[in-house]
Amino acid sequence: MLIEIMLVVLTLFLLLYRFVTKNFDYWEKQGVTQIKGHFPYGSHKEIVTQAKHLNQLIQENYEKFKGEDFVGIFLLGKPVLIVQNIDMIRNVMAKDFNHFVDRNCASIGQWSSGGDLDQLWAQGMTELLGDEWKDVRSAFTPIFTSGKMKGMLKMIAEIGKAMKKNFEKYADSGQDFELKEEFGKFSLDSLAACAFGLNPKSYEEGSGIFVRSAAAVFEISMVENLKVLTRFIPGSAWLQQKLKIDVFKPKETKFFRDIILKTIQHRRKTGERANDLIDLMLDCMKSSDNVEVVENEQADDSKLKNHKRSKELTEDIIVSNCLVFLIAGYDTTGMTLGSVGYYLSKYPEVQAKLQDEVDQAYEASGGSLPDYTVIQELPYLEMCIMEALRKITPVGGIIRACTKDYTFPNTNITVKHDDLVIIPASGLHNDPQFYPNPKEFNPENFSKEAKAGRSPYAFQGFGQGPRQCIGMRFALLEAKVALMEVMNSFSFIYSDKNPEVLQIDPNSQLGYVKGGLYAKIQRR
Ligand code: HEM
Repeated sequence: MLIEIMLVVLTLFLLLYRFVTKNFDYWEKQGVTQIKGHFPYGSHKEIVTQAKHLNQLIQENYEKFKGEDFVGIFLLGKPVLIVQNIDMIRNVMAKDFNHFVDRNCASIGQWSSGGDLDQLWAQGMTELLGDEWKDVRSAFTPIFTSGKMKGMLKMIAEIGKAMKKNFEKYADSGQDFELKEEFGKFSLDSLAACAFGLNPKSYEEGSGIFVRSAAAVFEISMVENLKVLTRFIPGSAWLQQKLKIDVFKPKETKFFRDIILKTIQHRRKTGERANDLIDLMLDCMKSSDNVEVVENEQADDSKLKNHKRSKELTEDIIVSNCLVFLIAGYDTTGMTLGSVGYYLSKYPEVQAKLQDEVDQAYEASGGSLPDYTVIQELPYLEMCIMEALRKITPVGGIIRACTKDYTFPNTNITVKHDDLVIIPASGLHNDPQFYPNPKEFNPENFSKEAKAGRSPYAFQGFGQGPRQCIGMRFALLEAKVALMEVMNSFSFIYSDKNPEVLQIDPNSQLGYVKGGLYAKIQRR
């Protein structure tokens, strides 16, 4: 019996070995420089062991292979092409978007392969594939137009007041504080207010389970990382679906799902409206209109053209997307505000220039927070946010899955249906060809002239093309309100608690700085 068991184990091992290693010459065969794959982790053991963050690896590869248009790697056994040439990046993200519609490959790695809770994530916009994604994206895009954002400004401004009070406490005590932690409270409360009419009151002492659950989603242990990565092993996704195994944060997912469902049911029963994202999504669900051309005020490349909705939206889709908005928007915005705070404390001349712009806007509106249009027209404010996103980029590698075989123009390089492509955001953001002196924090990198002088694809803070961040306008509005409120009353002071050299924390999902970023604050 023992021999039979050993034989089965050996056969399974050999099969796994074959599955993982069979493509290890995939890129070489096409004449692409590749980073050698090793069983079982592929090209980068560090991703599996969490010794290095993906953002850092992508930047290191970009610098090491500068001048190469493409670099091939393997994630476990999966061939992944890093596209470094800026024109080819535009092809993938916009021009030939129809070949790269998805962010996940259909055969493996999908959340939908787990239990019911994983399947909720599968219906979120970040994970959806093909026409299903187009249906949901086109239905929900109108939620983020300026008209709707104007309506949300009031809710965000309310949370801004609580944030200011909290900073007064730090101004009185002169204590250092961790910037992302404090701004994360603002980000979470504004999202919770705008998404489902709740106020988790993160600024109050001993804040509750809502705040803890949101934070827990971003604390990924090595075991959890491995569980997610197993989806890249052929056959594993199928097995997890059969056994209904939820691998991604089941406890927290259930917590948020129940809140959203309760809110939907309450709104339906009472007819109450908060004009938050839940209401706007429920409106979209009722509307049977097909969306022909999606209203989108961003660049032409980002438009999802001529898509007709093929399927009705279900309650599950609303729950999934509320969940996704909360998770996609919480840490990203908190982290970005934290980075801006850090750099303002480090570069007092930039802070003084920003304060001048903000002061003038407050003065013109009689001392109170200016209205939506004025906020949107403050150039230096947006330049500071974009530069902070360039320096500390939450999503350092933007992923696309090939949905239709594609040969890059004027090359013999073909990516096949289901191959993955990475756009090296963290590499592009540190390339002196696009950003002179990239190590410096210099908001002038985002002046009108500087932007006009380089390809828009050199900035990937929110991604690009029809699949770029749908919440960008909302995130920018939140960040602008928070910074205006702080800059109008306080100045950030550099804290000695900051590390001398910033390093990406490999355990942080979004590549935040190891040890955190600190500042003190003083009244002006
Ligand atoms: C500073 C804050 C934020 C940053 C840096 C950020 C960044 C990104 C990036 C890089 C992507 C991938 C884009 C691509 O693949 O081309 C993305 C996608 C997405 N983001 Fe954001 N994001 C932020 C805030 C938000 C907010 C506030 C929301 C929701 C209210 C949101 C919702 C989403 C969704 C749903 C997607 C997937 C879009 C799709 O697949 O169609 N994000 N974000």
